[in-house]
Amino acid sequence: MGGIIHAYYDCVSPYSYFAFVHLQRVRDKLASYGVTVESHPIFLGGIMDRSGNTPPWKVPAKAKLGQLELARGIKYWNVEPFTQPDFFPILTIFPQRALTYIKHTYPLTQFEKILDLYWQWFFYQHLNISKPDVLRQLLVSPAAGFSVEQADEIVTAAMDKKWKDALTAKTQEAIDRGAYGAPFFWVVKSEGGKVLGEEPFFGSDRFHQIWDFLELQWEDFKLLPRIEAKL
Ligand SMILES: N[C@@H](CCC(=O)N[C@@H](CS)C(=O)NCC(=O)O)C(=O)O
Repeated sequence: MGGIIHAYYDCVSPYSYFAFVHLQRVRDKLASYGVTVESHPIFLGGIMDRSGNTPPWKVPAKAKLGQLELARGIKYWNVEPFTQPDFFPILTIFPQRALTYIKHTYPLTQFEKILDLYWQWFFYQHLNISKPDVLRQLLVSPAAGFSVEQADEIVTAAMDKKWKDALTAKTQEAIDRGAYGAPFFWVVKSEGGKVLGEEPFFGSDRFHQIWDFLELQWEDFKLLPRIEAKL
């Protein structure tokens, strides 16, 4: 049994980061089962609009419980000191278009490094990567490793209709597959190159169900034996 996990992410989404981190951590294990992971940049604002959903931070009850769930998520995924900046949320259409261009132009490892850096800059350093000058700084930072010329080319491409349309098409693909938020996954189960089934999943809290669907052995948490009181 094998398969592919298509992971749809937007850098404004903390839960997308949790999912990304987890899939990076278990990637080798997944590969040993013949399961690969492909990340796709999408525009969450477009998903919200076109699926008829409302951003959770605009629904008072979701915004309230959301703060608690976010804090729990940060602890559970062990990603401290991840925090939401005061200027959250940002309009991510520009960085997500740039990412779309990077994915199609540079090696996938470079694309994933930049995706990770988006979250590092936004949620750890509280830098507004929706601003082209900040994005340019990110691209030429030593961790990203692009030259000034490459950063210019990426920022120019992010304003180009071709990459705008490519991001729109990828966002629409996610909607057509059932997305109403992020992270969203389209999981394909296969054996010997034959597709046995495909299903959508929503959220960084659905991995146990993805593993079940892929018929993988999983161990998410263990209930430990009761600690007897020492007399
Ligand atoms: N329970 C999910 C929540 C994910 C979530 O709230 N995602 C936000 C974006 S960061 C979203 O798209 N929400 C849409 C919705 O909840 O309807 C998880 O743990 O990952």
